Amino acid sequence: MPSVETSPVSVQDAKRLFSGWKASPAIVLAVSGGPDSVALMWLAARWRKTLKQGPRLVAVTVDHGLRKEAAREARDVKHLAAALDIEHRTMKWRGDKPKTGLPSAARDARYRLLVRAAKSCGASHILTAHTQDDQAETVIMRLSRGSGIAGLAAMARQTDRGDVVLARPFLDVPKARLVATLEKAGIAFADDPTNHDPRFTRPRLRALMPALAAEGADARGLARLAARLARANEALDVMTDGAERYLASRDGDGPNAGFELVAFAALPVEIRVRLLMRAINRVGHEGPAELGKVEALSEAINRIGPAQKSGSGSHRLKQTLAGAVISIAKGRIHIIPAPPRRGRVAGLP
Ligand SMILES: Nc1ncnc2c1ncn2[C@@H]1O[C@H](COP(=O)(O)OP(=O)(O)OP(=O)(O)O)[C@@H](O)[C@H]1O
Repeated sequence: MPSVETSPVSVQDAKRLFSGWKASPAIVLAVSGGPDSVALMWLAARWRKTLKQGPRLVAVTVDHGLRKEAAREARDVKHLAAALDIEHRTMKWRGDKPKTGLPSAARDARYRLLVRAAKSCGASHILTAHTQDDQAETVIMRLSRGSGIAGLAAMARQTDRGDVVLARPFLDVPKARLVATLEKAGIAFADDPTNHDPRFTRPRLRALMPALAAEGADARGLARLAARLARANEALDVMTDGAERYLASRDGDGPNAGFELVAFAALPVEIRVRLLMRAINRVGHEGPAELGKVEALSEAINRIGPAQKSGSGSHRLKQTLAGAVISIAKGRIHIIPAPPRRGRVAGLP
């Protein structure tokens, strides 16, 4: 039977978790008012007090303007921040809200506002309180969407956001430990009802987690899988860099859109798919290409390869994907920007 660690986070644990930010000028703590991020603020404040010199801590709460309790929750965070002796800012998401895709639009707006707050106070990093449980849910969510290795690697420990780095120090910490930390300290926290709202995918998948854990697929194991896949993904990316350089060196005359077909076809399938994905995303203007579509394209190219070598069959291929045109001619795969679609030109209906 899997067991979840439930001990509060100790001073020593916190010292280790935050050690990377000792020399930062300032860090932003993203605090929604829920248990995980209130624990982040409390633990960071306690850690900061143990240092003679250390970063300025600025807690930031984003009010998405979607729930009437949000303003009060932001005020509660402000009061707690004041009691802990750290600065606090509330950032509001203004303007029209979309009817569909609201969670992802709210997330985009939240990160935009957090980055703005970080820049305005000279912070090098934004810390969020994503936990091991969040990481496990992300793995299951990506699995259900048919993601590849990069997607199943789930959330990165650090992500560059322009001049600011988004960091997730609690990815190995079970949520139960953060809740235990607050209970021990006697700190109150908010419960966001959208976290349990079955209209959204994440809460529906969250409800499945106890059953998966009972079968042995607990948060710890799923988060470990994500870490292993992140490692594999990093290695594959480095190999793709090498393959890109190798193909460019065969072209000789500097950067060239596309690849020599025979050299490309000799590479492992995973690397071919990644090369195509990169090239399409570089020139395409319709957002990142879908993995399944790039895999299908890779297979179509693969079928043409042997036909071209033997001189038999038709080796014509021309298709548009994510705003890029991919074609094969004279032994090369060409990948160029697609002309704008009719009706999508700026100013046209
Ligand atoms: N409104 C917000 N303002 C500031 N930071 C936020 C906000 N919402 C989320 N975050 C940050 O992103 C992390 C993950 O967000 P998510 O929505 O998964 O968490 P949550 O349900 O709000 O959990 P909690 O508040 O307990 O951390 C939070 O831990 C927090 O660091």
